[in-house]
Amino acid sequence: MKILIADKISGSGVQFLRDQEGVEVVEAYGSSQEELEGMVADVDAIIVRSASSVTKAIIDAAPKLRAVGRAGVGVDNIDIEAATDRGIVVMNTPGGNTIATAELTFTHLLCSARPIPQANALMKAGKWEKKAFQGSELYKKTIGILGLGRIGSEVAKRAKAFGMNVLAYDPYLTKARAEQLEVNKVELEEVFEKADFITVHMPKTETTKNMLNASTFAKMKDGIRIINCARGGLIDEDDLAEALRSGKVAAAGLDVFVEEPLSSESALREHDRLVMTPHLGASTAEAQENVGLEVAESIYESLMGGWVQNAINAPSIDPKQLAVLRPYLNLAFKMGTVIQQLTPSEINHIRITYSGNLVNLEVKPLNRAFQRGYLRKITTDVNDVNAPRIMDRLGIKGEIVQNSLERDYTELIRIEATDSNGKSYSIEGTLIGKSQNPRLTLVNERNVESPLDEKYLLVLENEDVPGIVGMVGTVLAKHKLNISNMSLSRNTVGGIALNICGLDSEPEAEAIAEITANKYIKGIRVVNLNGA
Ligand SMILES: NC(=O)c1ccc[n+]([C@@H]2O[C@H](COP(=O)([O-])OP(=O)(O)OC[C@H]3O[C@@H](n4cnc5c(N)ncnc54)[C@H](O)[C@@H]3O)[C@@H](O)[C@H]2O)c1
Ligand SMILES: O=C(O)[C@H](O)COP(=O)(O)O
Repeated sequence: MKILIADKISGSGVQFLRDQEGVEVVEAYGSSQEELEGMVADVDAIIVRSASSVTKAIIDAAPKLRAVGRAGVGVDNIDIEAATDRGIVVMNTPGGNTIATAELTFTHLLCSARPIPQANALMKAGKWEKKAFQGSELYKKTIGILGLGRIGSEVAKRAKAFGMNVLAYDPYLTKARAEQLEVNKVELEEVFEKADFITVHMPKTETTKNMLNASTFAKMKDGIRIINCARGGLIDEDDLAEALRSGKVAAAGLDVFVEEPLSSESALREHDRLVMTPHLGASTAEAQENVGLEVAESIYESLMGGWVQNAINAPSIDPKQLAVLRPYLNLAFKMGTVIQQLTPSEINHIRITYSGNLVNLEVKPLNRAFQRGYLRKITTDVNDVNAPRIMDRLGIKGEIVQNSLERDYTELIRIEATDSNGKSYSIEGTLIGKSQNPRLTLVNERNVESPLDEKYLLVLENEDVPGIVGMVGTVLAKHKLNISNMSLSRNTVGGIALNICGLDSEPEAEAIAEITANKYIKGIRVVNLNGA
């Protein structure tokens, strides 16, 4: 396995990877994007911080790529769309640099109130300026925090320790969490109106891009102080420069920029009351130790087929959850493969209903397992990452229902697939016994008892007349096909019956033709469960 580390991570992270058998590590710090593109032809994983980008061009140049790890939080330098399409898992290490970034934010906040960098510069220049550097206290001032996630919450705690009044704007912040953090959850306009300091801690999205700009500065108090240690582009840089010039913004602190590294020509460099750091939020020994080791471990684990911690484009299942879910994942996967092989190719809607005990489980991973099973005979290279994409691309709409109604089984998965003519097909399955063996319990509204750990299932629909079982048994025996299990079912005497035979080997075309030739046979399908 070859792992390319494009941006420098902690030595212990690199060493961890080097210590793993069969892992080749390539450190390519400081390489240009073009150089990286030329290095990825045979890599299985790439690790980055924020300096290098994992673009579509890089992904396209890396046919073996299976995982991308971000030693840090922001993944805006990774083309998640392109990775997801290819089934490449993208993971980050949230949390490892939270304190470091919250502390840097507070450093900027203090520097915006007390011009320490500017005073220091004059001291170094041999001067003793006192009058020019009168500051302002944080105590009893109002701070508006936009984005109350990991970092925003830590900033809030520190602001409260400084005796500040904290206003929080975050549309996704629950009332309970705001109460727990002892912050006032308010609307954005109230932050603009009342804050003396504003600090941003959101991801950069279509909604948050340029959230602070000339028109929002106009709504703020004169002399507002602004901090951005989140992402360049949350604040319009030209508008900030203008607001600093006019004095509307008394001081600002920026750790992040629209273009990084910041151009040496940037007009931002001209402002005395703007303190800038070169994206240092996560740059503490402690944070780098945390994220470097964590990303190395996660990447290795994922390449070894283990639990993917903090996957951005796939559900993460922790080992405890996985132990509980494993038999259900197997059942969902097998049901996916069964329904796909029992239905026509043009399916445009699939409803999955989880009943009984399954109502209390996290079913997202089960959906993915079902989709993987469904797609395994339609497309290659399907995995938990790209399965939903491929279903979308096939035009198959999904619907998930969790239903606590009492059923005959303590847990049941029901699949209903509808084809382009509006015809529906259904199967149900459950786990049986202590060993939790997967079993099909219903096919097209007929009860069956068919184990899903067979190699092949021969699924027959026939008129309910005597002699069918004998005929099928004779033909199969003639072709040396061993029956491992047989389930017979009918809803009405003399109606259409269902006959499912578990087979140890694949029935050849001749055997199928012989069975089909019987006038009472109305439908025949072979379900290949091998590898499922
Ligand atoms: N400067 C650095 O070196 C550095 C280090 C770590 C993280 N970061 C950046 O800091 C930011 C926050 O990181 P985090 O770990 O706290 O992330 P997080 O996901 O824990 O928090 C982000 C918060 O933003 C909120 N949010 C989303 N959309 C919003 C909107 N429209 N308005 C207001 N709030 C919104 C979310 O609800 C969430 O609570 C990210 O942009 C991350 O990339 C920078
Ligand atoms: O999103 C992050 O984790 C920070 O922006 C840190 O970026 P860095 O790892 O390049 O310092």
